[in-house]
Amino acid sequence: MTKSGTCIQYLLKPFKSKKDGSDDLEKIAAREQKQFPFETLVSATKNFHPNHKLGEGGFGPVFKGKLEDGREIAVKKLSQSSRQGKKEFMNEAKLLARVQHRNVVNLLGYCAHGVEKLLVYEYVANESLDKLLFKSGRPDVLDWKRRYDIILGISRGLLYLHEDSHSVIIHRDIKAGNILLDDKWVPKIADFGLSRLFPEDQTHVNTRVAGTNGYMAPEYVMHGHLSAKADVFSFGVVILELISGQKNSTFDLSLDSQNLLEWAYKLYKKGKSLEVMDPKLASSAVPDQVAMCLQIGLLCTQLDPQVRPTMRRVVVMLSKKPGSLEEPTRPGYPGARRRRSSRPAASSSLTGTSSESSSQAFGSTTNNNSASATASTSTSYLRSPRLDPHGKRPMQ
Ligand SMILES: Nc1ncnc2c1ncn2[C@@H]1O[C@H](COP(=O)(O)OP(=O)(O)OP(=O)(O)O)[C@@H](O)[C@H]1O
Repeated sequence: MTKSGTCIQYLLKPFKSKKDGSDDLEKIAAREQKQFPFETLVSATKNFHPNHKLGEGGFGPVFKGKLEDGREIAVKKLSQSSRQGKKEFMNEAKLLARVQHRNVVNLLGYCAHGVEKLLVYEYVANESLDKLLFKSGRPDVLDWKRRYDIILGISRGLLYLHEDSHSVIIHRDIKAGNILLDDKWVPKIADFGLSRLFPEDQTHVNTRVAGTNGYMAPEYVMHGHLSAKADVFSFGVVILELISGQKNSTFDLSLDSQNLLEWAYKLYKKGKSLEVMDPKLASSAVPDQVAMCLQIGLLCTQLDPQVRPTMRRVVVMLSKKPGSLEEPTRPGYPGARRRRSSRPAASSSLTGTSSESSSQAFGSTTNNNSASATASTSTSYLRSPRLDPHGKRPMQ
């Protein structure tokens, strides 16, 4: 229903059903504030019945539900390890519920009931991108046009989070698993802002940071330096995964490179960009577009955050016809070394990295040594101030 339609219904409804209208006015106020009564969610999910469980992520189980008005919802029951108070939770959730974009999973509302804290999202019908790309028995579903539209959609959603919503929102966990696809294959970014709901829960945050191996920007892994450019890096990894059909964290080492980024960069430098392409795309690919997206993916995953494009620039690059783009410098990956000549002077003040420390610290986060990755990431994450390029308070 349109916003104006909803408003008219709100205005008319109290006078229809109640003598003094007080009950309905309370309900209206609650809906405006996006608070859901617990009983509504109990009945929508048939008392959180196991048959309604969609899955369980790092923040708790997710249930499918149906509201009385017919809307399908996904209810995330937040893990009770969060020690955030009820009032803070409500304030944060209220802010997050104002984030509305076609390419972001809409948070319809929230509910705090005793120790339970729940988030109510729009239900997104198709699977998450990682299931379709890496696990599905339906490989043909994602032809090139769909993959290109997914890249474009995610870039618009991220631009909105970074620049156009009411606060700067750094997602911090962009990965194929956090991209949901609706019934028309429109991509929607899930799980934005969740770490704000777990501010004191250090163990939980650490687990999640370690869990996103393969997508994290090197300056974030090593020093906890979080900026919008860390999201740009993760987005670049998703682009390369969409083009190649390969998952960065389980990269096929027989390809003579230690990860997807290095492999793609090497082929790009040899002028063989199209060899990166997923063979399943052979019949649907538009070669110039594939090459352009590969170059954008490499620009986004550059080691130096300063030279990575902003999401605004990415959206502009993607919306243009394939043409000349900047030359990407080396990507940031375990063991990557920055050449002094390719590094603008300003970058060192932002990241504080040197090529040696980069190589060492990031190298410890490969899959076979995730324990040390957890330790180094978690302490730096907790220590580091989170800077905001726009002077607004970042939401993660
Ligand atoms: N709005 C939604 N609509 C439909 N399905 C959803 C929605 N939100 C989550 N899901 C599904 O619920 C399951 C759990 O999701 P959740 O985001 O909590 O964890 P995850 O993505 O599996 O893991 P992680 O917490 O590490 O990101 C996933 O299968 C996801 O696809």
